[in-house]
Amino acid sequence: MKPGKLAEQDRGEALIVALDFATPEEARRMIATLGESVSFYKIGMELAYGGGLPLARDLIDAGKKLFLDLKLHDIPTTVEKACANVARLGAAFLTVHAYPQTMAAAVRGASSSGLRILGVTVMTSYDDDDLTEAGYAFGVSELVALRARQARLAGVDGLILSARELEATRREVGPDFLLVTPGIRPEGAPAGDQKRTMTPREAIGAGADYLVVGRPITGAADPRAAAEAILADIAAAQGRAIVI
Ligand SMILES: O=C(O)c1cc(=O)[nH]c(=O)n1[C@@H]1O[C@H](COP(=O)(O)O)[C@@H](O)[C@H]1O
Repeated sequence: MKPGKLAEQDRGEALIVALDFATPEEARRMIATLGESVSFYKIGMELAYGGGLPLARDLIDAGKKLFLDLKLHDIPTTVEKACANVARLGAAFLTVHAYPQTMAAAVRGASSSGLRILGVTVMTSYDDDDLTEAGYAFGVSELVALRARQARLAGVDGLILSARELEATRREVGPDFLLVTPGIRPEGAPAGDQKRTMTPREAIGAGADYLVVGRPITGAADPRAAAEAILADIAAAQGRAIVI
């Protein structure tokens, strides 16, 4: 794990906005709408496969932090080399699936760079029944706990998990591991395909370092107001005054 989590983790950056758009043009319009309110963005597979990777460089050059959510999972050599290439882009975070071989290879690929590797534990769209259907012998909480132990052994920097597993996972991984939670839904927001959700306030209260939020912001009638409301909730949960 790379040192210095607390120094890097400027609390104003606890909100990561997911740029889940089909084209870079749509993503750029959203970034312009959100303006100074948002400093950390995620590019996932939809935008990356839609020609959005060059936007990663532009965001970094504009002083924003970038999370590349590519959820890598392949043989170790391929994962290691892919991570080394992503590290050269200057992204802050990269996701890989939290399988032991995959995480260990990603750590090797990102070594001697500032890229932090996050292991994806169990997708937030899954519940226990979905895991049974997929052939797992564990429920969500057991599988997240297993993957958290394996993530520590592999030396990754943090985990993607739902906010519901935060408290148990924090006990397992300690204070310096990055815990990043998607499946965030402000009070009254539709869950959509997310099954393990929590509000921003609850997630920060349960110990999340970062919240990943997409549709509740990008699908809102006023995305900037939606982002600012979530930032205010984060600040309230952290017990500090909001500075936007
Ligand atoms: O790795 C992720 O970011 C991720 C993991 C997970 O378990 N669940 C999950 O929703 N995500 C991502 O987080 C974002 C959530 O978006 P919304 O549901 O629109 O807020 C999407 O970009 C997902 O790809």
